Amino acid sequence: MTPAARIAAAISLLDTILPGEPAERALTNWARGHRFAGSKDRAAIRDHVYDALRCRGSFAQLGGGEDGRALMLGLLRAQGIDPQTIFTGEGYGPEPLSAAEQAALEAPVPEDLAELDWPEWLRPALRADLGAGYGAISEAMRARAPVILRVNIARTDPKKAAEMLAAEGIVTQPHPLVATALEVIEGARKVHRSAAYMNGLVELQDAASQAATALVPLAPGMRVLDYCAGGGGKALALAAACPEAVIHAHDADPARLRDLPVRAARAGAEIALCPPGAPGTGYDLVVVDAPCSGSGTWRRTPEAKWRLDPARLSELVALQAEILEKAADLVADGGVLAYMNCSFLEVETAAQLRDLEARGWACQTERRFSPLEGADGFYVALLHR
Ligand SMILES: C[S@@+](CC[C@H](N)C(=O)[O-])C[C@H]1O[C@@H](n2cnc3c(N)ncnc32)[C@H](O)[C@@H]1O
Repeated sequence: MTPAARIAAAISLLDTILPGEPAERALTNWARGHRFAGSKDRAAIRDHVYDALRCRGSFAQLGGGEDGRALMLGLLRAQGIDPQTIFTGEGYGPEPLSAAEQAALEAPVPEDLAELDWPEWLRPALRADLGAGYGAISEAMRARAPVILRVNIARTDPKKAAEMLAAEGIVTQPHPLVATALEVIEGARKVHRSAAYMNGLVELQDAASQAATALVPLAPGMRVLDYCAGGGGKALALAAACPEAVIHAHDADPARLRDLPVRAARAGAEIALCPPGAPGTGYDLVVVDAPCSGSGTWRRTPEAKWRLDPARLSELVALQAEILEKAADLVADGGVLAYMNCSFLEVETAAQLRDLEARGWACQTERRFSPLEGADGFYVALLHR
């Protein structure tokens, strides 16, 4: 496909995604209906679609509208490509520019482009909560997220894992944030079929999640509960860091735990699953990786950024408080409660500690991660009583 035909495909996809069709489903259906498109075409179209969702606000401004065509005009303008060279109507490319589109492309470029890529209602909170980092983090959140692997240090070490990956054409480099993390520089699409992945020597996990988990105190024999375990990312990282700890995984939604036994078997980890609502008690460590806005991971899930609204955020904040209240009671005397999530927002992170502090918990370690460190936005606090 020509570059213009790829842009035309992205336009038609965006025109189904923007009114509500999930991007992944739209892309899969598109690939099924366009068998002639090769893997490079599909990857390029996918990148256009995700770039447009990530930068929807600024591309709309640059392209003079909200639909797929305007967003692609905005993308080309942001990339310094003359839209006239793509919007020719030839070779399956998009139709030539209208006079109104031409005029929109001549409008001056606004100064605050990065800010436009946050939902408008959230900008004041993000400005306040990110403080001095607001501008740089806003800018960083417009780019694609890196692909990061966690080396399963119970089974191998980062150097050997990197060599094994390299032998299969997957080039990595150590991540500065945490020793277990490798950033994939080349060959990311091969990871799932690589021997290192299939044999449980590496897992996909962002560096901030790894670094946050690395802060959690662990020792052989400790009883540990991952209270909101979901797919098990944190439980698996804990098991890798200390295979002699006794790790339990719980989730209110048992369907979310479905993949965990397979992932644990692949990693050679032992993780006991608790029935929903029956997590047990008396743990030395309870990890609460709470459901949240996901604002720190919106580079990876840009649709979620535009779907969140104030009502949903309030629901999440209430749910986090309820979960923390329950989880705190599961910690044994002298134990640790680790609260974490992938939000930038104070209301979902540090502000959630106030009720616990009123109940005698003290925060001894608190750390925020951001894309300025090559990671997702993430928060962790360790509390003792
Ligand atoms: C951020 S996700 C967890 C991700 C997971 N820890 C990982 O690293 O892959 C939050 C999880 O909390 C679960 N959850 C939601 N409400 C809950 C509740 N009241 N009690 C326990 N878990 C809950 C959700 O089902 C979801 O799987």
